[in-house]
Formats: sequence, C-alpha cells, structure tokens
Amino acid sequence: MSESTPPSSAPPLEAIGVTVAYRSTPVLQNISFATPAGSLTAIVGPNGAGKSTLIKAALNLLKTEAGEFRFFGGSFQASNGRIGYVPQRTSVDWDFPVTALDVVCMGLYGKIGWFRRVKRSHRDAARKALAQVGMEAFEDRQISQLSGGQQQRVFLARALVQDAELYLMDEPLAGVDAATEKTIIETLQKLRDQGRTAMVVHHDLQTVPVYFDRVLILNREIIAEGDVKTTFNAENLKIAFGGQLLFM
Ligand SMILES: Nc1ncnc2c1ncn2[C@@H]1O[C@H](COP(=O)(O)OP(=O)(O)OP(=O)(O)O)[C@@H](O)[C@H]1O
Repeated sequence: MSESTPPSSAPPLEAIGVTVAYRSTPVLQNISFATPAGSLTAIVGPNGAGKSTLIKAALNLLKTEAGEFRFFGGSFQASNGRIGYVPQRTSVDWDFPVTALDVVCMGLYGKIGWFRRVKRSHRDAARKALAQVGMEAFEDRQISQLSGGQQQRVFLARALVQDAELYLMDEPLAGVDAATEKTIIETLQKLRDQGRTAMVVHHDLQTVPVYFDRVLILNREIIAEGDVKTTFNAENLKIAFGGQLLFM
C-alpha cells in the first residue's frame, strides 16, 4: 500500500520500538504502543520520565535513534493536517505581539497556506473556536495580557480550529483553574465522542480514571498501556513512580 493511502483501520498513532536519546543518553527506550481511534489517553509518569520527549519525537521535532512512529498507518509527513499539537505552555514565547484571534488563526495555516491572506471565513471559524472555549470576549487581547488559564484556552481553540483527527497535548491542564480544567476536559471528551483521538500528558493522577479512558504509564520505557480500568492500578504506578507516589 502506498504512503498516501494508509489502511483506514490503522491506529491514529503507533510507536514501533522507538528509542530517543539526547546527546547519546537514551531517554526513551524501545517504546511500542498503538492508540485506537476515538480514545482519550493520559500519558503519565514521574518528572523526567520522557513524556514531553515522546510527544516531540512523535511530531518529528526530535530525531529517533531507533524505531518509528506511524500516523494512521503512514508517515508523519503523509498525515499533514490530521494532527493537532498543543505544546507545554511554558515552552511558548507569550510576549510575541499577537492577539488571541491571531493565535487561533495560526491553527488554520495548514489549510490556508502560510503566505495567503486570512479571509473572513477563516476569522469566523477562529471566532467559533474561541467561543467553544469561552474566550470570545478576548479575541482582540494580546496573548501576553491573558492569564495562564486563558492562554491555555486560546491554545485549545487553535487546536480545535485545525479540525484534526489526532491531538497531542503536553500538559494542557497544568496551572489552570477549575473552570478552565472543566472546559478543556469536556472539549476533549466531545472530540473523543466524535471519534477523534487525543493523547494528553497529565500530572494529576487522581483525575486520570475520571477524565480518561486509556492510560500510558511511562518511565523511560512503557510500564503499562491500556484501558484505565485494568491498567491504572497501584502496582503499575508503583513501578513507574516508586517512592514518589503518595496517594495510593
Ligand atoms: N533538550 C534536552 N537536552 C538534554 N536532555 C534533555 C532535553 N530535554 C529533556 N532532557 C532530559 O530528558 C529527560 C526526559 O525529559 P522530558 O521533558 O521528556 O520528561 P517529562 O516526563 O516530560 O518531565 P516533566 O514531568 O518534568 O515535564 C529528562 O531527564 C530531561 O532532563
């Protein structure tokens, strides 16, 4: 089968024996998993476990030493437009002088083309996405003048407007208030209910079984991966977190 016609039943994301190293020190070792379509997966693990590295390597932002990622049965390049990414908030330069609406419109550049004009229909789509996350009143506000939770909502709107089939998100719930957390998780659950797929780096272990239906427990290697009901248990968490685990 050619690159452009991957089988429709192929998982949105599959890792096959992936190893990633920073300056020859392996951070992820021989990672393999397959994420089914229409699932909402939490990626959990202690600090330094390689959660962000996993997302960046999948998105081709880091080189793999061995193995490969497959998107919908094909390469990352062949999946252009089907993948949405929400980076860690702390990794973004928020002083960049753009409005909330501009940021959301950036999510459309894959469809518009970087050097084409943003049309009214694009701006309308971006406004609709801002409204979905309760940020319609802030479209003209500079992103540097938004709170952390509001910035996170704008980033979610940017992902929504991409209309992607697979979303990879690095700690979208970090440092947000309860209302924003609820908005974000309900939005993700709606996407899941539409048959879309999201993999989300998440730190609050207490909410994993409430918010997510699958979990990938990571500590440099995969400790366990699967349905939260069977996989998210004290034994697997103890292997991943060791002495850091306080609540179970
Ligand atoms: N650019 C880099 N150069 C060298 N080492 C790095 C780099 N980025 C991350 N690391 C190291 O790789 C390991 C995994 O980092 P990563 O950020 O993927 O972990 P994480 O699970 O996302 O952690 P956290 O929960 O603290 O955000 C850590 O030991 C980290 O110090």
